[in-house]
Amino acid sequence: MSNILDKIIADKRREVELKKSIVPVSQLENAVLFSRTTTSLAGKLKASKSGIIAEHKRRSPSRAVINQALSVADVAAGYENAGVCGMSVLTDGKYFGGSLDDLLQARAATTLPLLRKEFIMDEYQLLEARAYGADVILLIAAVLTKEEIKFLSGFAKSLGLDVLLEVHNEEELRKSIMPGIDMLGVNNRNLKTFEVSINTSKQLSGIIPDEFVKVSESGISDPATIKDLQQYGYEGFLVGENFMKTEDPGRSAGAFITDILR
Ligand SMILES: O=P(O)(O)OC[C@@H](O)[C@@H](O)c1c[nH]c2ccccc12
Repeated sequence: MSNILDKIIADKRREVELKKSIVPVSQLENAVLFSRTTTSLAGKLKASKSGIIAEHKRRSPSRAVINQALSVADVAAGYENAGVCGMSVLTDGKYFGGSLDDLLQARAATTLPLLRKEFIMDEYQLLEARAYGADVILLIAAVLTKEEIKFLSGFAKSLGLDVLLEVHNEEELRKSIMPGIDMLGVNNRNLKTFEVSINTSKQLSGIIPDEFVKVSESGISDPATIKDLQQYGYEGFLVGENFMKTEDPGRSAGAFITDILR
């Protein structure tokens, strides 16, 4: 067990098994939100000139306190007001201080497409995502086999969910190129070392086929970086800490977007 990602995944497997024994699939499928009409984040990104996906994140393994003071509902309303394309909600509790209840509260406060930001390895988590109001799910190539990516993305599509597949190197990218993936996210933060480099997005951009919406994730704190990455074909930008570390994330996102569009 050498790195944080391995640790998170090991914990997550136990967590999912426990939840399966407590909340049956039928209960998820009967949730009011389970059959709501979802909104495509990929579609929103393609139609936008700024492409911001703004994240709700209280803390992370690389930063013990980002923001513990705000209500998810207020953050969601603020992001919507700012003109972002979608919102990402961390639902992992142990490492990020999030929950499925956060997703539910965000759902109640906004019509934005919502990304369930989670370490997904089991179809049960996709049913949860649907039941708690998500429109999009994240799959992390570093922790999944090609077969798992194929199965989980297919299952997500059958539920009407968009799929954002996250990679951070060429090997992960090559194994992840398949139909059923809507967006390819390049994580600038190496989840094993926490090092951030925008160059990761630039380097991988050339080998992402055109049919996927390109998303750059993590470590983005300057509107100039967005304009730079747009030259490399990126249409989506996942921004967390830069907004969440401020008192009013919605206002920060609004000013950021105004700057991009200037
Ligand atoms: O706060 P940042 O550096 O703007 O990053 C946001 C987002 O990209 C990051 O939280 C993230 C990207 N991929 C993940 C996978 C799991 C948990 C978190 C993440």
